[in-house]
Amino acid sequence: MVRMAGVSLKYGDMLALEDATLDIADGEFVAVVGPSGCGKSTLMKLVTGLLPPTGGDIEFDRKRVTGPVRGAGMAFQNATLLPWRTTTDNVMLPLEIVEPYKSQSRSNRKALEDKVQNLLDIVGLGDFGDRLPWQLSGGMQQRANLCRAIIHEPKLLMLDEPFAALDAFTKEDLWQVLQDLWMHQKFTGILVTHDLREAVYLADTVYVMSNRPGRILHRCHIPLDRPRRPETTFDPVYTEIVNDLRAKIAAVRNAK
Ligand SMILES: Nc1ncnc2c1ncn2[C@@H]1O[C@H](COP(=O)(O)OP(=O)(O)OP(=O)(O)O)[C@@H](O)[C@H]1O
Repeated sequence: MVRMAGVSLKYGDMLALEDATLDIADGEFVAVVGPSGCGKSTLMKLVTGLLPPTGGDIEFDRKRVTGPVRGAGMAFQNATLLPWRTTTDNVMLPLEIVEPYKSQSRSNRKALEDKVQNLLDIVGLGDFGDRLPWQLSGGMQQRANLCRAIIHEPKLLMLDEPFAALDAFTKEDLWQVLQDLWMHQKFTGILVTHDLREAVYLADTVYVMSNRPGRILHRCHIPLDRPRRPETTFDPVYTEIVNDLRAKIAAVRNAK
């Protein structure tokens, strides 16, 4: 679904990303971890075509990326829900903009509302569709934000530290929510995170990046069964992988 071959990116004279090569299969969920400023967000912008690479090639869904790609959903640290719209209407937004839903949004509003309600039910917001964002907790806002990012069934979901602002308990609830959504829709996922426990819990594959200029140093397959559950975090395989990644990142941070 995503292929990067020898991709580099310079901001002016500064090399931010160097020779990044990766292959992400359809329906695979990957996490990208690395020290601050190593180019994780830059990598996301390259995959979605928001930035052109300085060198190398990028393909999404077997087509060369030459500009902003269609078919990608995005979620960031701040939920950025529109404050004047209810939960249902916030989640509905992409359906009013993206085809083929856009043309149905007037004539077949009821079917689209049912689609939104179905997703809200999955994330536990079934009874909160008529609330405004300020009436929701931070965790509930991020649930709605995830629904909005995937309601139009994008092939690719890009997540840039979506849970970084949440407390530890809420965050782990949201891991579950995200996994449920992924198992329901089977989109390809790319998650940028600083949280190694989160990366190992959610991903099929974790990529470790170097200090700037960012290079991909390690590719780590996560052999834990799905669905993963809170007790997975006590599985010795899980803790061993988290500790191994922690050691790798420490080595990267100490390297010149
Ligand atoms: N538009 C830009 N112009 C110039 N330099 C930039 C720009 N965007 C990012 N950079 C620099 O490129 C490097 C990589 O930035 P990027 O945001 O991709 O890193 P990151 O790994 O996502 O960082 P963090 O983990 O702190 O969020 C950083 O040194 C950053 O300062």
